[in-house]
Amino acid sequence: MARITLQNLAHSYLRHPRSEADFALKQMDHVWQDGGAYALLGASGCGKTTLLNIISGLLIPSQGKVLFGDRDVTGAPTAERNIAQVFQFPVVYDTMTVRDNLAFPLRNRGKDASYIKSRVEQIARMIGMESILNRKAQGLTADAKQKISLGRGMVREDVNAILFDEPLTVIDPHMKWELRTQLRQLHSQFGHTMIYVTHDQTEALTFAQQVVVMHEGRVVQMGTPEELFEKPAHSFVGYFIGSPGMNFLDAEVRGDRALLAGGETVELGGHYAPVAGRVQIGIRPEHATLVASGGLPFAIRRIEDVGRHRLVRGELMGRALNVVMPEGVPVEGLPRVAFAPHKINVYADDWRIAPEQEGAS
Ligand SMILES: Nc1ncnc2c1ncn2[C@@H]1O[C@H](COP(=O)(O)OP(=O)(O)OP(=O)(O)O)[C@@H](O)[C@H]1O
Repeated sequence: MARITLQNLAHSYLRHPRSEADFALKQMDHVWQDGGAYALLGASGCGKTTLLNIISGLLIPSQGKVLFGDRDVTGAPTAERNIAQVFQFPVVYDTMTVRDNLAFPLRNRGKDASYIKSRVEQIARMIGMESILNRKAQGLTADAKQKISLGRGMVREDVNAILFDEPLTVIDPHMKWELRTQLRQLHSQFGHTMIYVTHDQTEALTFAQQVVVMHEGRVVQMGTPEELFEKPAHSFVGYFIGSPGMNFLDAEVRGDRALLAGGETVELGGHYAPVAGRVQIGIRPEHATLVASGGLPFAIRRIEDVGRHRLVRGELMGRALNVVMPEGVPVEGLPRVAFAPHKINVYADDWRIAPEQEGAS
């Protein structure tokens, strides 16, 4: 296993890129710690697969280095990198049995028969296939075949990393949860470095210890699910994580107050140095509440019942704002909205600004 370092990395699919816009991956430095379980999350086209292919060696970056531990592997072919990969669609040998498919990577590396037998049986148990080990893969459902691909990706214990590229796309929805849980178990049992690419926030947040969020070819934040929720480093993280995402309001920040465009004042949880650029405050719908008095004027437009809470969509001085209210609390007729000051984040040109005393205890 190895720490994976991306040094001064950038990639353009064009031979002669002219501007930053020509780069699918903008210049970045990033470290994937040995044994970490990471999700690489972002919207379609943000560069996730490009980044994964650079790590696996399917693609040579146009700039920068890839290090496995201290070894520079930037130009090394995939076969030399000692990694396992699981793709979006199953890659199985139809004419082989499930057992032989799972054993393939181990036989290739000359492992002995008794080790192969016990390891294959262990993996088969984890993916729920021990009863069909001797069946040919041909004729199995896409779902079952993808489970074989997952199993084969995890069968080797000596890999530097396991890379998953949207591995659960073809899996039945109710199986997804189970397989993700099994992947997590495998991670805690064997400690492999795992990088799991997805555009689905639920998948990312339930799989990973650290979620790496990409936007337009950049890593905009790496953090725990809680950090992404509480302190999104970029407005994209605010929008993308959460359902619905964060509310943003244009503001002018003065010390521990934000002045909204309509002239209303919002109390902030910290004191801010003068902030330049396009300044906004970001408030999660979960950190806003409807009240009878105080706060700011709010007009309810629609109330949606979403299980354990209600989502109230409305307007604050002409701007759309979403509020999450607990089940059982009457909201109809509440004319104002209040925000929890310590939960408000401040952004300048989309990047989060920390209050002066943040981190000081
Ligand atoms: N082989 C290629 N040649 C030229 N451009 C490419 C190639 N592969 C990807 N791109 C472009 O690079 C950018 C990043 O694509 P990439 O596939 O890495 O994104 P992604 O986040 O994995 O998206 P998706 O989830 O849709 O697979 C996109 O603008 C895409 O059009």
